[in-house]
Amino acid sequence: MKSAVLAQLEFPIIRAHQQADWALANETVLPDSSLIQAWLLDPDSLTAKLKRHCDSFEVKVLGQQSGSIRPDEAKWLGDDEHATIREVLLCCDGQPWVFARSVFPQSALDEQALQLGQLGNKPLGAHLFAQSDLERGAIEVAHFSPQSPIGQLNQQLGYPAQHLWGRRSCFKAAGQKVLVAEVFIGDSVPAKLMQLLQDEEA
Ligand SMILES: C=C(O[C@@H]1C=C(C(=O)O)C=C[C@H]1O)C(=O)O
Repeated sequence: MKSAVLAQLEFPIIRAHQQADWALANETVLPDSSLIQAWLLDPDSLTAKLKRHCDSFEVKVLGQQSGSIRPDEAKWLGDDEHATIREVLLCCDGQPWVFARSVFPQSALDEQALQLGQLGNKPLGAHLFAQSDLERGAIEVAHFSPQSPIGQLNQQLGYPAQHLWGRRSCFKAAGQKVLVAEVFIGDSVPAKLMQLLQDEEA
């Protein structure tokens, strides 16, 4: 991905006033594609899966700073209007595959066991899944149109306009909460997911 494209992206991609239709996976209509359903509901680390799939895995940090979060995010974190917002692109062999937005309160940022202030371009998942007391909460899913901020990001990255699906869950570890949302992006999401599946089965 060209650095000029990255420089044009405005952090945060998701603004506090922009709603998304997050709903618990077991209480809403899921996409027809069994491939997309499988990744949406997979409780394992997405970083670990992507790392197995490609020769070079990279986290491109779009930004990590304190800011206002959305009410539907605050409800997971104890209604703290302000939190740290981290938005990244997960890239496989130079191509962005996932847009991720994580939000966590000051107490999580201060928690020494999690080292969230020292993440830099190291994957958040590596820190979370290393916690022996890690719990992953119920998975929510949401649908993003080509006109949505994430749909527009997908096109800014040079991919065609398409509808995208994302998942979100609240991780608990070291007595703290981290809400992580991930959206698969790219030219053809099902094709990418099929590649991941075939690599996993290889
Ligand atoms: C939670 C995970 O961490 C991944 C890495 C992220 C980051 O570095 O900001 C964000 C979301 C995840 O895709 C995971 O690997 O499952």
